[in-house]
Amino acid sequence: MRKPDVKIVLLGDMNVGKTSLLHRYMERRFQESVSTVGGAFYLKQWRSYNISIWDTAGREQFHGLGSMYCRGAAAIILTYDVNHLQSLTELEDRFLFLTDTANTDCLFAIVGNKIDLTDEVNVKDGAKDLNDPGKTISSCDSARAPKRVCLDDAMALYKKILKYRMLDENEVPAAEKMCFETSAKTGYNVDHVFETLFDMMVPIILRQRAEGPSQTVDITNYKPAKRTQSRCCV
Ligand SMILES: Nc1nc2c(ncn2[C@@H]2O[C@H](COP(=O)(O)OP(=O)(O)OP(=O)(O)O)[C@@H](O)[C@H]2O)c(=O)[nH]1
Ligand SMILES: [Mg+2]
Repeated sequence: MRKPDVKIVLLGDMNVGKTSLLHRYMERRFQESVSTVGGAFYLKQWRSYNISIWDTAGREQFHGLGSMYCRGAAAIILTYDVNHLQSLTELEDRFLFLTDTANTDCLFAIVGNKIDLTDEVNVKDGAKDLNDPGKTISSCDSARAPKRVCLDDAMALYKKILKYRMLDENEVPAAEKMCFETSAKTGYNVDHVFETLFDMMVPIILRQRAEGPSQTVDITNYKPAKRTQSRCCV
């Protein structure tokens, strides 16, 4: 087995659905998951590339491991629950600094999961406000959807990330391309998130291959050298 060409890491608060998203993508199904302990990794063969995808634990007690998992990451998926604004704010407050160990050209995607739980009966984008028929309700400004996190908030976070990482907005993918809403339950948009990132990582992989083998030791092909007889120094 070849070693992974690049690494993607999922970060975010507990219960936002990181494991479920990864499961949906890799296993093509949704199943009840248990809260992750430490972290887990999957290997995805995509075209001729090997991509490792790391699932991390959102629970506070495992927080310290986050920066270790992000080391050398080519892309990070910051995940929140669209029904809990706090899970988006946590990304900035608690998770962003963990990405300091990622590659300098690391790509960032922001994913709002559990979109299937938003109340589409009461609140529909584009519906008319009954109190003011001239006004169109958006799911973000309606008082009837107090918890629904607006995609604009995710895009604002994306811009803060670029500032934090001192990246030029003109040299990285635009916020509109990197902020997604998904449902691990229905599968909505899940493939699109992963495959958009994979596509964007191809130039990184090709550049790395052109630069030659990395300094990382590939233990899958490691054969211990024959031991030479040690001499006593007396
Ligand atoms: N309705 C709905 N439920 C979801 C979705 N994604 C995850 N869940 C549920 O949310 C709960 C938490 O999902 P996990 O995937 O374990 O969350 P996590 O982010 O991996 O949590 P930690 O491992 O603790 O960090 C589980 O009960 C899932 O079944 C979704 O898209 N829609
Ligand atoms: Mg998990």
